[in-house]
Amino acid sequence: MFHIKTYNQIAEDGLRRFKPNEYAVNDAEQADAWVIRSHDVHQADIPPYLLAIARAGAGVNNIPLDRLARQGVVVFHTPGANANAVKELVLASMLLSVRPILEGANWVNNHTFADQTSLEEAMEQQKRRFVGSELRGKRVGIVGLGAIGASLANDLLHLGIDVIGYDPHLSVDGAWNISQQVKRAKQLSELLADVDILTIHMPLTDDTRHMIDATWFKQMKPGATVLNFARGELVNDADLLEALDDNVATYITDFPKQVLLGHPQVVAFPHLGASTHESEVNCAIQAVDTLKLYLETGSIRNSANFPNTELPYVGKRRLAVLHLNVPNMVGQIASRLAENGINIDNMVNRSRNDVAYTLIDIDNHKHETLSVNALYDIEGVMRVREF
Ligand SMILES: NC(=O)c1ccc[n+]([C@@H]2O[C@H](COP(=O)([O-])OP(=O)(O)OC[C@H]3O[C@@H](n4cnc5c(N)ncnc54)[C@H](O)[C@@H]3O)[C@@H](O)[C@H]2O)c1
Ligand SMILES: O=C(O)CC[C@@H](O)C(=O)O
Repeated sequence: MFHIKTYNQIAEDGLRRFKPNEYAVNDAEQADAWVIRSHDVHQADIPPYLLAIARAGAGVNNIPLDRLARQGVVVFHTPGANANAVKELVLASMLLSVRPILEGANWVNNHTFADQTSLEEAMEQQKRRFVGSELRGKRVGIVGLGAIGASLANDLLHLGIDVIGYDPHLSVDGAWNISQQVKRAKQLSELLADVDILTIHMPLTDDTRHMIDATWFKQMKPGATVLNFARGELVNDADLLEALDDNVATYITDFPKQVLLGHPQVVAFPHLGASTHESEVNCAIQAVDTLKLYLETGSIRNSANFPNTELPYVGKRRLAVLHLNVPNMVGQIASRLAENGINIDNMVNRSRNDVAYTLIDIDNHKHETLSVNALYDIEGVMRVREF
């Protein structure tokens, strides 16, 4: 029986995949794994028995990935599972940025009219205040062409928008997902100077924190709009406030900040990007499925801090070793097993930055000689699990 603890609202369609005879959800203090959304793990105590954390979402800046890796805690996330929801809210926000739709709706809803005739007369008289422009023909710059950025880029083309993208870390697989009509900026400056709307879709890391600052804003066109549905901490707020007094007309964000609230040129949503029924279900299902795969078979899929490592589970006795990425680890593990009379049937080893993972299937008939302690004696082994 595995014990699971959840933080934040996790969709039931996902949690239902934990079979009650195999998993107990939120019923014990000592959980083997957590399923979370935006819960801040940086401040949390990590108990030694915690095996994994599954983040039902894309961004993992709320989780200390490296520290957990060195403690042998595997972190999973759900790449792409909420991309469509975010893209649709970004599209809606782009429309809001060019047409004063909300202002018009507020005006008509917040007035009282004597009768239908006076309502219609007032409308005809006032509607000129709410004339906007069209997205078609505008130029949009997208920084970060991953799951959200790529899908957005392709859809914007269909709306007749000129799209230019910047992503210095774009993978080959990622590039295949993007229409050739999307122009590629080799330097950020090529994009900033030219766009009517800039939209940000890169992760928050130590390298990108506060990256969007005066050096960016100063290069932008007068009247430009900036959309941030990625993370609030990507932006230098003081520089943004100055830019809003200068050339940036509007800032639309999913990450409200106290210093920006109420600013007439700022529209803030309460982190609603992934808040659609479909996206919440997709994320919960993907998070639960990858967590179950790991807990039940040791295979790692969609991890944010360990290498993805899969070995089909054929029911043989299996060892899973989480260890540091240092020379001769596989050699030492193999020797210890041989010393204990254990024959390796199948094995896979993958590394990622400072850590590595070795999955070993062993011959069933030798399993009684297995001693996990023999592997824990190897320096650099963080955790050993047996299946
Ligand atoms: N508002 C929300 O509810 C919501 C929902 C999902 C994701 N997000 C945020 O959006 C981010 C992107 O999500 P995604 O699903 O597209 O992730 P993704 O990992 O698929 O894409 C991120 C892209 O950013 C690129 N990138 C990294 N550093 C960059 C840099 N310095 N400059 C330009 N590009 C860079 C990467 O190469 C990658 O292609 C997430 O990290 C998360 O913070 C927000
Ligand atoms: O869980 C959410 O509502 C938001 C998730 C989102 O920020 C993400 O990075 O995937």
